[in-house]
Amino acid sequence: MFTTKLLTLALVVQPGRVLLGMKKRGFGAGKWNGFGGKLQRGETIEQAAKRELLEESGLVVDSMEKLGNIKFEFVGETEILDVHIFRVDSFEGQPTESDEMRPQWFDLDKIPFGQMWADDILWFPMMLQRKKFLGYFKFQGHDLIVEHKLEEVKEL
Ligand SMILES: Nc1nc(NC2CC2)cc(N2CCOCC2)n1
Repeated sequence: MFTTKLLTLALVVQPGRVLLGMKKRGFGAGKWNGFGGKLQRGETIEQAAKRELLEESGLVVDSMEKLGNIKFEFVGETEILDVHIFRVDSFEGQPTESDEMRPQWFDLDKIPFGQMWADDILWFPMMLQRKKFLGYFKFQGHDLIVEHKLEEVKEL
């Protein structure tokens, strides 16, 4: 019996660079990632993605597109993480450190994949090319991918 946890992930992209945050505590602490987290009661996935970006980076979304959905399973655990991935191309504000995240811009040829979740290097290129994608990853612990599927789709 599996349960599913809905999560959001927003990547802020400008020409030649992407904004990542160093996660300071909790799940994924010590890794660079986009900005996101859980839905609150009564929130749509899009509303949650915008709220989490604002809370974690200080940025207000002007335009955002849904590009990906990846389900993550961990060997021996019964909770599936259902992560909805958005690309933000326009925003207001300046990236600001929060309790959760320390934001930093990275040139697209210097993305620190070695300090990110192991799946990122596989789907980031699709996100950067604005391709829509569906994925499934099975992790053993937090570092080893034992199985995965990743496909481009026309519609999410
Ligand atoms: N980039 C990325 N890769 C993930 N891989 C799975 C943990 C193995 C999860 C994740 N997030 C989950 C937590 O909420 C933010 C996004 N974000």
